[in-house]
Amino acid sequence: MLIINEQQIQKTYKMADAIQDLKAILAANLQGKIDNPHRTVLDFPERQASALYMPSADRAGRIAGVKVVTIFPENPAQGKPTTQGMILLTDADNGEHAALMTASYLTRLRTGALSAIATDRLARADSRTLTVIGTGAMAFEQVLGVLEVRSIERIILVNRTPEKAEAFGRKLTAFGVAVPWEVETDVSKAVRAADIICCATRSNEPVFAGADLQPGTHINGVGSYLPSMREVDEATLAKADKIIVDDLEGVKNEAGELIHGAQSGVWSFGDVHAELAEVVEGQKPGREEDNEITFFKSVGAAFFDLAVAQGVYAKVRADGTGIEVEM
Ligand SMILES: NC(=O)C1=CN([C@@H]2O[C@H](COP(=O)(O)OP(=O)(O)OC[C@H]3O[C@@H](n4cnc5c(N)ncnc54)[C@H](OP(=O)(O)O)[C@@H]3O)[C@@H](O)[C@H]2O)C=CC1
Repeated sequence: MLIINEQQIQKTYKMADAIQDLKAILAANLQGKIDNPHRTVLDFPERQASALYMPSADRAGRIAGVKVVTIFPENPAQGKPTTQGMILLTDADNGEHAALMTASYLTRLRTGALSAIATDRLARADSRTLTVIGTGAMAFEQVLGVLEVRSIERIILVNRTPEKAEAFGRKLTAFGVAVPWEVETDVSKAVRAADIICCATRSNEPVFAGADLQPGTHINGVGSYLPSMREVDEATLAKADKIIVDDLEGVKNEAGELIHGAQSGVWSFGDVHAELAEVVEGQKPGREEDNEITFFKSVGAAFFDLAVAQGVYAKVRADGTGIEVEM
C-alpha cells in the first residue's frame, strides 16, 4: 500500500488536475457508473463537531474509496485546522488496499475545482471582480479555482474577523497570486461590486443580503452543510435565475439555505435547474443571458474525493514518490 502525505500531494497534484479528474467523474456518475451511498455522520456535541464517513466506488475504474473527514470548529484556536481527512483507496478487483492519503488539501482542492467548473459554465465570461466572503481554510482553493477559469482583476475579501482576511490576502500574494486584493468591512459594498461571489463560512445566518446582488452575478456557496446552517438568504433564492447543485440528494439533506427556503415556501427543490454534471455534459444549459443571477451550491460527495484520490494515486505511482508499506 502506498502512503501519500500532504506535502507530496500538494507538490504533485494541482487545481488543473483536479478540474480534469472531476469532469471525468461527473460524466461517469451521470452514466450510472458510480456508487455514491449517503455518508454516515457521527456527532460530538460537546465540541459541536462531527466525523463524516464517505464511501464511493467507480465501477468503470474498478476502484473504491472512503474518506473520513472530521470538522472540529474549535480547532483554529489551538492552531489546528477545522477540517481534517484521510482517504483509503481499495482495488475493486482483488480487495487490496492500494493507497492511504491525507485529504485536507484534497478536500479543499476538489471543492475549489467544483466551484471552478461551475464558475466556468455559469459566470459571465467578462467577470473581473471576485468577492470572497469567509476567509478560512476552504476559501483559498475557492479563489484558486476561480482564477483558473476567469481573468480576475480585483479580489475583495470580507470576513467576520477582518485581520484574518488581511492574513489571507498576504497568503495569496505569498503563493504567487498577482491579482490585487483588498479587505472590505462593508459586505453590501463588496456584494454590489462583485461579478462572482464565493462564500465559504460556517455561518448559521445569511452572510450577505440578496437585495445587494447585481444582475449577472454568479455565486458559489460551499459553506453550509447542515440544515441549521445558512450563508445565502431567501432573497437570493428568489432572485436567482438558475440554482445548480453538486449532488441533488446531498443538498436535499444538508444544504441549510435550500432546506430553509423550501420549508418557508420561497423556493422548492423542484426549482433546481440542474446538477453540475448535467450542465458540464451539455444536457442542461449553463448561463444563457448576461443579466442572469446564478447560484452554485455544493455540499460535497464521496465520489468527488474518489476522483482526486485516484488522480493523486496515478501520479504518485508514476513518479515513485509515495512510501510503499507491506500490509
Ligand atoms: N461544500 C463542500 O464540499 C465542503 C464544505 N465545507 C464547509 O466549508 C465551511 C468552511 O470550512 P473551513 O474554511 O475549513 O472553516 P474555517 O474554520 O477554516 O473557516 C470558517 C470561516 O467562516 C467564518 N465564520 C464562522 N462563523 C461565522 C459566522 N457566524 N458568520 C460569518 N462568518 C463566520 C470564519 O470567520 P472568522 O475568521 O471570523 O472565524 C471563517 O472565515 C465549513 O462549513 C465546512 O464544513 C468543508 C469541506 C467541503
